[in-house]
Amino acid sequence: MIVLGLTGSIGMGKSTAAALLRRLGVPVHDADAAVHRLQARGGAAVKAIAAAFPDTVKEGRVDRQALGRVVFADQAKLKKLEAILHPLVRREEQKFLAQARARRCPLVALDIPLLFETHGEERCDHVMVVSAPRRVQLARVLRRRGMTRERLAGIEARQLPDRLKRARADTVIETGLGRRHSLRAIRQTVRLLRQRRVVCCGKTACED
Ligand SMILES: CC(C)(COP(=O)(O)OP(=O)(O)OC[C@H]1O[C@@H](n2cnc3c(N)ncnc32)[C@H](O)[C@@H]1O)[C@@H](O)C(=O)NCCC(=O)NCCS
Ligand SMILES: Nc1ncnc2c1ncn2[C@@H]1O[C@H](COP(=O)(O)OP(=O)(O)OP(=O)(O)O)[C@@H](O)[C@H]1O
Repeated sequence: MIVLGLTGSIGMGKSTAAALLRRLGVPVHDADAAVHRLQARGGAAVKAIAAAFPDTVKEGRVDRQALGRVVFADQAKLKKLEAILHPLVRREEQKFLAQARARRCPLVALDIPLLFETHGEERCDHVMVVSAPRRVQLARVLRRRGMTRERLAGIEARQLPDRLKRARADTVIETGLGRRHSLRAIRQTVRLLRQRRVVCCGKTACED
């Protein structure tokens, strides 16, 4: 089974690319969706988050806006939150991979916003990075509710910059040129991976 890692900086189009992968029949594990489930009412992380960050849990669920305001302004607090969440997310990912192996899926994808930051590339055979010009990224992100330049700066300070993600990618998908362009590029990568025409061990592309 080939494991494709999908990542990219904020607003670069990970969710959109993940939806395209699913349309192409590739099962995708979404780390961010796993975090949402863990933080929802009854979620496995709610108790620990309530204990560590008291004012951020309301009516049994995490208030993500409030938690974001706390952790994106303080590196130590973000680390504390990650220490609660990342092992739980990893466990869900392992379950997903085990199920996919049992179903003999030839290709699956892991959508992980912090793939490089958490050394997730070591668990992937091929890494796809979604990327767009800075002005496109800013336009997408700054129109979101509750997003400010300060909040964005706090988030970006904790992520590998886009140019380094691009440099470490096996494939870069440009998302600033329209959906059709991205879909074509993703479809091409999926085809090559399914045909095993791209060597899946780091940077060596060996299309024959
Ligand atoms: C702090 C939380 C509640 C804020 O939620 P909110 O809905 O306001 O923002 P959202 O999740 O959409 O994140 C906004 C941007 O910040 C980035 N981001 C999220 N967590 C982190 C992190 N730990 N380090 C760096 N960037 C992060 C996201 O990739 C995204 O680009 C949430 O981001 C969270 O629980 N983060 C910790 C879990 C985590 O590490 N998730 C990312 C990988 S699975
Ligand atoms: N390939 C694409 N072509 C055109 N527009 C796109 C493309 N991908 C994403 N977009 C647009 O960019 C915005 C952000 O996309 P998306 O939500 O997929 O980003 P993301 O990387 O998942 O964001 P985050 O890092 O915050 O989770 C959306 O408005 C979406 O319509």
